[in-house]
Amino acid sequence: MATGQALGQGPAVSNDAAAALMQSLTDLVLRAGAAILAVDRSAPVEQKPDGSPVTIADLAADRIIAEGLTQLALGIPALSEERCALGRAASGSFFLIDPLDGTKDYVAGRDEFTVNLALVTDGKPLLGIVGAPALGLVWRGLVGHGAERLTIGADGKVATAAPIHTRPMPSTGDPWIVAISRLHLDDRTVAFIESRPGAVRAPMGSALKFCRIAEGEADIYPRLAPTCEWDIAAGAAVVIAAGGRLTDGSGASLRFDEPRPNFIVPEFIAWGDPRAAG
Ligand SMILES: Nc1ncnc2c1ncn2[C@@H]1O[C@H](COP(=O)(O)O)[C@@H](OP(=O)(O)O)[C@H]1O
Ligand SMILES: [Mg+2]
Repeated sequence: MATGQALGQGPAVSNDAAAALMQSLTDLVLRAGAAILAVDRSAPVEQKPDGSPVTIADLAADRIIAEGLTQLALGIPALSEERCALGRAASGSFFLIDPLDGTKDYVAGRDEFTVNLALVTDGKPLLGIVGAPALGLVWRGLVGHGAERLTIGADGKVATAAPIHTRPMPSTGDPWIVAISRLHLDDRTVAFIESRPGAVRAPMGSALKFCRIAEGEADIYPRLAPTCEWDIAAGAAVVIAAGGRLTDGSGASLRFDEPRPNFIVPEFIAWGDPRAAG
């Protein structure tokens, strides 16, 4: 079966029901992150059919989240990068998971990799959790309820939690901080950046780019090149919950219920200040 298919219907999870799930889902992201850190990074790297790398850390994190969701017995379908042949729900709610985003950065020995867990309801990101285990940080948000940044202690538990918000777009002439991919920067995105006078590039791996926007450390993350839905849904939810927006290249809100071959999103822009998106 081709991937990218919509299968069945998930229950529509409400905002309040999602809020009640936040801590259990955060615990899963923390456990998946701990499993990634426990793996020997020098273990062999396999290539998937699309040429992207997969390691035993990706698979260990994926298993923890899959088993954890099964134990929570929520009856909500889940689509993960590592099990994407299963398709996603056509309507209602579903989880969208990247157990290890930034695998190439991880393999290269950098700390800029994340565990991404999103809950999408009726095509819109509702809840997102992005864990950066090597940095000891988690960002999480629930649209309509706000977003926060957690620090994780040496015991693996949440040490501090602070609310976060995107920042207003820079005044004319002031620099824009532009989050960009460290390893996948493309010509169209470069042209977009260069069309904005005063743009300062901030390269980083994985969904961290969304998190820096959500906490007001960056202004925009343009990606006019393909990524997959699981790379962006959790980060998008955090950005939107923190006051920002996620659009396609023409300014329309990006949805997660459109038929997309192999779940590929051709382009998107994450904006800290929705007024900047026009
Ligand atoms: N041509 C392409 N098509 C689909 N996804 C792509 C892609 N090039 C890069 N990606 C995605 O971009 C992610 C890395 O983004 P970044 O460079 O910003 O860290 C990868 O996530 P994984 O590491 O989970 O495979 C991969 O899924
Ligand atoms: Mg990814």
